[in-house]
Amino acid sequence: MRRKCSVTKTSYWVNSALNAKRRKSLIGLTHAWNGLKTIFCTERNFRIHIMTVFAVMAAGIVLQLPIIKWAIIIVVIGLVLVAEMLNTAVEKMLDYVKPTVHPQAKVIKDIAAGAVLVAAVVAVIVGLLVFLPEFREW
Ligand SMILES: Nc1ncnc2c1ncn2[C@@H]1O[C@H](COP(=O)(O)OP(=O)(O)OP(=O)(O)O)[C@@H](O)[C@H]1O
Repeated sequence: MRRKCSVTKTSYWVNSALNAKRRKSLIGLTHAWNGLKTIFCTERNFRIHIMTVFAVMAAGIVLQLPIIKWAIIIVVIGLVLVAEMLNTAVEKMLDYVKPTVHPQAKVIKDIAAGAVLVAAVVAVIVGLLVFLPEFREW
């Protein structure tokens, strides 16, 4: 039986390619969401970061931060969360490829942990610069 089709062959292929792309990006989003759930459920440090994010957001709402300060705070929060996620990914990868103790594994893990420390120190400094003047005016 011949299907009645109003679209031309070209637009059919264009549409199916677009649908495949959409499906792929949706699946990619599912993987990313699974990654977020995994790190939240398994990494205590990440949960502490998330709790800190809520505390900072609450303070920002109470102090009615101006939009520019919100933008700065959001960028810094993103920096810390991304650093923590990459550090965890490095740790998990090393535990997978090199489960035994190795000096090079130590160096790699220590550097990744150092990246989180740098991001956290930057976040604290920026937090102080953003919030201290607000507290004084409060
Ligand atoms: N395979 C290894 N070989 C040598 N040293 C290691 C190895 N695995 C971990 N270490 C050392 O132990 C430290 C902690 O590593 P671990 O994988 O336990 O991370 P963690 O306790 O989850 O740390 P974080 O608080 O950064 O998430 C590393 O920074 C490193 O100094």
